[in-house]
Amino acid sequence: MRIDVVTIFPDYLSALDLSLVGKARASGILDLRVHDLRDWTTDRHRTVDDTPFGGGAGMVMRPDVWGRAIDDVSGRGSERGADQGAHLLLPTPSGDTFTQRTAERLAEADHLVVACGRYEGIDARVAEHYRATGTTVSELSIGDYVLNGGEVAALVMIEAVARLLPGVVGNPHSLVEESHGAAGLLEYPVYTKPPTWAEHDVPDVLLSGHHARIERWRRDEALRRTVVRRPDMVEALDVAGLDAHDLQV
Ligand SMILES: Nc1c(O)cccc1[N+](=O)[O-]
Repeated sequence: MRIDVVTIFPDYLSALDLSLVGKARASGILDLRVHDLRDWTTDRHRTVDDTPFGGGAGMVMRPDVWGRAIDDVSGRGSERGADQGAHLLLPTPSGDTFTQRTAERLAEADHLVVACGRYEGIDARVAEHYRATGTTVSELSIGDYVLNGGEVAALVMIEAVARLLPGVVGNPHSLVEESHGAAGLLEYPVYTKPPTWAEHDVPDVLLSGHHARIERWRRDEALRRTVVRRPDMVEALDVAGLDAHDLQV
């Protein structure tokens, strides 16, 4: 997979040089490129924004600068023809909610272009133009709070997507059991040594060596947590996959 990120703060994305995403880049599983939007400006002040039509506070990011940047990184307008396969992601508080299901869908793409807005946002014609000319455009929100720009959201989305790529996470089975994973539940509580800490003991079943009982306990705890903390997730559960014991939780 190739991911191009365009931002006025490229250093913000340096965290993607670390850990699993960094290793995926080094191994070639992920071709991640970070670009400075100002490289597509044409004036000596390298201007990327202007005042909003209709008035109001703040500044809006110019469509012409973004257009040149997105065309370049997505291969549109080049000799090799438009890379219609590039999926344009626009992190925005007004977007559709980014979830694990969104990450799974995006992990199937060959090429993502992430446009990180700042100020009051990117001129709305950018999304409109690329939708109208055959590019898949997703305006996505990581949550209902105010950030200073799209870079933090880009980090979240890219990590959530990259870790789903084959070969990135050591034990693919863990992708099933983790919160919001394929099981559709929150993760069960985890414990390690020492067996007693600050007068708190590890649940006996986890020390029993009885794998069927351990598995059942973990599933019960995952279900219990989900029912208590995220009743909204319970509604989406495949209840057909639950047995009478599960429903006693
Ligand atoms: N919430 C927010 C924002 O305030 C600015 C850019 C992106 C997001 N978001 O993706 O959630």
